[in-house]
Amino acid sequence: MRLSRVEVRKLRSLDDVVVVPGRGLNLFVGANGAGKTSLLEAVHLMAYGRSFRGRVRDGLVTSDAPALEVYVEWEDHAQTRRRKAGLRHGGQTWEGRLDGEGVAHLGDLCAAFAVVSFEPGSHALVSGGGEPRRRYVDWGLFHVEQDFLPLWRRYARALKQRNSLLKQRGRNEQLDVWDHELAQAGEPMTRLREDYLAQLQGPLGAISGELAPMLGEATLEFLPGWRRDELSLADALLLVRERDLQTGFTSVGPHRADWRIRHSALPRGETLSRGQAKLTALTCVLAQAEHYAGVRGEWPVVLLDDLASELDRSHQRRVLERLARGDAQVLVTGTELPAETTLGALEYRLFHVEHGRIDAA
Ligand SMILES: Nc1ncnc2c1ncn2[C@@H]1O[C@H](COP(=O)(O)OP(=O)(O)OP(=O)(O)O)[C@@H](O)[C@H]1O
Repeated sequence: MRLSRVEVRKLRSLDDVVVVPGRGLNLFVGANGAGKTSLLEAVHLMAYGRSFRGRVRDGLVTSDAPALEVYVEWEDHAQTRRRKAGLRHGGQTWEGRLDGEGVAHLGDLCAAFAVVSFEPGSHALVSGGGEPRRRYVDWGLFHVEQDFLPLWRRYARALKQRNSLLKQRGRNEQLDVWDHELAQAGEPMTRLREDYLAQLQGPLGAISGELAPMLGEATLEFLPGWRRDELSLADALLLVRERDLQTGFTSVGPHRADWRIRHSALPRGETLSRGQAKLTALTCVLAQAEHYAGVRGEWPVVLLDDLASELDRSHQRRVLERLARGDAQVLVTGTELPAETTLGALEYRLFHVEHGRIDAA
């Protein structure tokens, strides 16, 4: 997947910019507050329906403007054609177009255009709560496994129903119906998640060996959200029903699933340093992108925000070289042009970002 044009209007300090990225490495350089991250947020928004810094209504639209607009064109290798998508988003309401047609769900844009992002908040993938880790797995499955989304929707709907019944102290027969539905969707959904993490293990081990050899072997461990080795999901739900009726929410199931990484050189219980957590998070992001490329035959667009503040030069170089070997399109921001020692022989397109303007060098 290669972006050939990005237009952004009224997104934070970006009033009206047009960027024509190169096929490989693209560097966006400018002072603090110049608008570099805002450009990456615009691209991320098209692929996720939100920024990595929050939802559109959390300040993404330029103050006093009614709505932001993002338009992207990209080459889709799988479909051997040029594609285009536009989004106008006012925080509450939005309108989207894909290849000239209106879209009914933001998810339609997200399904068409794939992006992975690494930014200063990404370490939450390793050190934060379970939510970003679930979203990570589900994003991957959403793109590589077509059976996943219907199961996920079915599960989410049943969970909502069960929770509202619990709050109303519904009858057991009604709860039986939703427990059955949760189990019918939740069991296969969990098998897909488990299988996906097993598939990520290969690329993750290879990237971790290159970026963080001092941590030893990296192994992914899946936590399904209930004691799956002992109980079916239906039994687990029945077992906690009384307690759930008291608290008013469903305490076990795939909505509580999680995963973690074990490093062989790190004794159990020892936590990663902040720098190691960032490297591990980046390893996860790159592993997901590589796996996507293996299945779909092309890379997602890779966004790396403020890479130099996140990684030392030698790690930056290893990351950029690995992405160049994969022929990925990469958009990197920074306050300065990376050092010669970082860039080596890599070819790149340079953009200067200043006061919300973006100009090719
Ligand atoms: N809703 C908004 N309306 C107008 N301007 C905004 C809005 N939100 C943020 N800004 C401004 O947009 C600018 C864009 O910041 P952005 O985070 O993109 O900069 P950056 O170049 O990535 O900076 P840094 O290097 O500090 O991360 C900031 O100056 C900020 O004050």
